[in-house]
Amino acid sequence: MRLAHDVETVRSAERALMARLPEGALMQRAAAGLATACADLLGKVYGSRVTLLVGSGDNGGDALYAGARLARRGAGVTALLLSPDRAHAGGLAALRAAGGTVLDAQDRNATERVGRADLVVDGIVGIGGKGGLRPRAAELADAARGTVVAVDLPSGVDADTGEVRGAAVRADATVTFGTYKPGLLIDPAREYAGALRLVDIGLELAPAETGLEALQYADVAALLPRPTGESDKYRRGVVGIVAGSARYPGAAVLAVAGALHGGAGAVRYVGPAADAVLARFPEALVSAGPPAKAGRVQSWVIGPGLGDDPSGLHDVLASDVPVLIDADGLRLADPATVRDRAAPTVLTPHAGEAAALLGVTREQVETERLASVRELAARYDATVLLKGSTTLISPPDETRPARVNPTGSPWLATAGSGDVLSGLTGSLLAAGLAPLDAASVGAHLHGLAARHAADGAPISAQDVAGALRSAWQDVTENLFA
Ligand SMILES: NC(=O)C1=CN([C@@H]2O[C@H](COP(=O)(O)OP(=O)(O)OC[C@H]3O[C@@H](n4cnc5c(N)ncnc54)[C@H](OP(=O)(O)O)[C@@H]3O)[C@@H](O)[C@H]2O)[C@@H](O)CC1
Ligand SMILES: Nc1ncnc2c1ncn2[C@@H]1O[C@H](COP(=O)(O)OP(=O)(O)O)[C@@H](O)[C@H]1O
Ligand SMILES: [K+]
Repeated sequence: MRLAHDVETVRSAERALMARLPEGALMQRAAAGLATACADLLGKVYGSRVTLLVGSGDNGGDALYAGARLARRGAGVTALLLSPDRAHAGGLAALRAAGGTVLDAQDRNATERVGRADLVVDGIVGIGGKGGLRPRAAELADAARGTVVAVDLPSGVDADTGEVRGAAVRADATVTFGTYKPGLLIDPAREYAGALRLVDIGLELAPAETGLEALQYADVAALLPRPTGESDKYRRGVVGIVAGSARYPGAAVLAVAGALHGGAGAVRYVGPAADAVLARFPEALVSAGPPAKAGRVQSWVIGPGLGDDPSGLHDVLASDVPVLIDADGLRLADPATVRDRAAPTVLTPHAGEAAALLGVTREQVETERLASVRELAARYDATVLLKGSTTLISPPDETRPARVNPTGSPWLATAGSGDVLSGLTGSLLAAGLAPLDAASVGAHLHGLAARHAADGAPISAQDVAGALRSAWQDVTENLFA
């Protein structure tokens, strides 16, 4: 599991560790890891040009000490000080002793030093940052033409939420210390961070304290349902799909396609698109409805392509099995009825749907993704999966960590791919996964399937469904990687 911790937790772990170590030891560990990453990015250190953007805090200190290490290996290093009176004194002395140059960031040569650097190191602010970059820092960051490496975080992004409220550094890579910060994994900040590298500086952080987690291959592989000798199709779980309409029969087909690859033993389709579903998937069990008469299921998925027909919703929400609500179902479902359910509910809105449910604008959801998913989970007392470039999943209990899915691909932004995800996740629920696990495993496989299918070229939602098998194989094959 990849863990991200919020700033308060990082600060207290830092205090505990610092109390046991000689002064400055932690910063030396950070700077050593940073210098190694910079050297890897440069390829050849000797003769390279490195410019450090140095703010007033310890983030600038890390940059200065790393700069000193690179200067000792033959790089030409210039530090540009944004707050010359408050720059880290020990770091400055080390850089000067190693032969580096120090300039005031207001110096008329400063912009040019950034522009011709092979590597620009962003040590403007780290976890002590508030709001966007100030004007001079923003100007200098904009002038970078070489590789940009951010120290701990791209300066200007919010470490805890991933919000970007003003100008921020756009990094090719971020070298972060001790643990990931939530903002490195959540959009929009995630887009600013580039490739991530974690440097172990010895911080001790318990998983329970975490604010955010991301499943990795081994976690997903361990959660995937696996049939045994005792399995039969009913024991593996039956997922019921209430989707599609005369106008949108395709949504039903795509949701069933996803469900057939999620590990349930059978897929029951209820609704007006039975002919279309059977034509494509003769293995589906179909009925015209209502859901209560369709036979026993272990989970329901309701919503894709439903249009304005709320008729199935009552039966589904009254059932005692997990229910996943997507698309039109989100608009039609009454929040109080969802909250009062005894069995778990999973909601899977995209940003526009989440905005409508919260009564805010789509832009607000997109800027405050973590707060939005948390708020919806609390309002509906449900597990909520907020779709987007990085999908977020919040359990109903806000004291438990949220999850983020890193496997997505922009090729997934294609009509109907969300229907595949709801069928898939519903199937994982029927197979017995807990709601948070079903949603995060579903998002992981779905994103991976898109990557397998796309391979650099456009894909359709059917292609995503078709690649779910290879995504599943990929995850299980990598179990011991
Ligand atoms: N935690 C750990 O274990 C370790 C942490 N380490 C490192 O320390 C870093 C944290 O250092 P830190 O606490 O000194 O804060 P930091 O981020 O440098 O900012 C400081 C000052 O910046 C200013 N400022 C604020 N916003 C701003 C803005 N938008 N634009 C411009 N300036 C802005 C503000 O001062 P102001 O100018 O407002 O008075 C604030 O006081 C951490 O990220 C990591 O790199 C490692 O060395 C070792 C282990
Ligand atoms: N830029 C992006 N990068 C990665 N994944 C994306 C991006 N945009 C959308 N997605 C994913 O594509 C899917 C689209 O679902 P949705 O919006 O419900 O579409 P539809 O309703 O047409 O099926 C979701 O899984 C979402 O997370
Ligand atoms: K930084």
